[in-house]
Amino acid sequence: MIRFDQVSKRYPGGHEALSRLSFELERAEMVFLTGHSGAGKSTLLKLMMLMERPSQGQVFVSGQNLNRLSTRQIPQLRRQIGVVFQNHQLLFDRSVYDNVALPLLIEGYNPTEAGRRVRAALDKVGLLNKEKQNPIVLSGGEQQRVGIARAVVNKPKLLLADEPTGNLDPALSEEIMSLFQQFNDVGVTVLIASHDIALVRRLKKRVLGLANGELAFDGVLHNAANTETA
Ligand SMILES: Nc1ncnc2c1ncn2[C@@H]1O[C@H](COP(=O)(O)OP(=O)(O)OP(=O)(O)O)[C@@H](O)[C@H]1O
Repeated sequence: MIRFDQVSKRYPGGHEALSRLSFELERAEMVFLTGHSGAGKSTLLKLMMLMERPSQGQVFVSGQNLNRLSTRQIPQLRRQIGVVFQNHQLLFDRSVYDNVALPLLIEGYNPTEAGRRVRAALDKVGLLNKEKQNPIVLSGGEQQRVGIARAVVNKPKLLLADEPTGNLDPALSEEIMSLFQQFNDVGVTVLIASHDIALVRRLKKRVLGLANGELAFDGVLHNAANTETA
């Protein structure tokens, strides 16, 4: 589903954010991306969406070499990818319904089909009864669930999340992770960047650990004394 082949990213100014990074994610895997602040997690996610391009190496998404995609073809790539951010990036002058419908309106869906999909997405995240509300009146956990509904409303094959539980308490973080697990259970490939090592450890999934732009770990974290590589 995803392949990084010797990928390096140097930002203008000379700083190398990623160095010769290679890994593969299988279709329908759920994987965590960890690493210190500045390790390169966001950069890695941005390369998959072509928000940035590699300085060297190749990134493949669904067999497509992203180096071969022109700017004109970027929307077609992004249709396959749902993205969840830490700060939700919700519009606070629109209802919950309108926020979730936004990607479909951009795609040109007719209102009936859009309505059906928006309600299905809100139902999946348990917020069907909040569709008319403004997101500003919702709790942090609910706002994050609106962000997830918006990310999955056009049924992406790949779900990327950048610190999706960064502002949430442990119980809400577990809830959000179990939502990601539900999408993964129906075949969506999920990659989640997270600082929350305790949470990641509990979930016993594959972890890609970045350190200074390099892949320092690829395996399952069990506990501090027993770390098993895949
Ligand atoms: N647009 C940019 N221009 C220049 N340098 C950048 C840019 N974006 C990121 N960097 C640098 O690249 C490195 C990796 O940044 P990145 O945001 O990918 O790390 P991160 O692991 O996501 O960090 P955090 O956990 O703090 O969000 C950092 O040193 C950062 O300062």
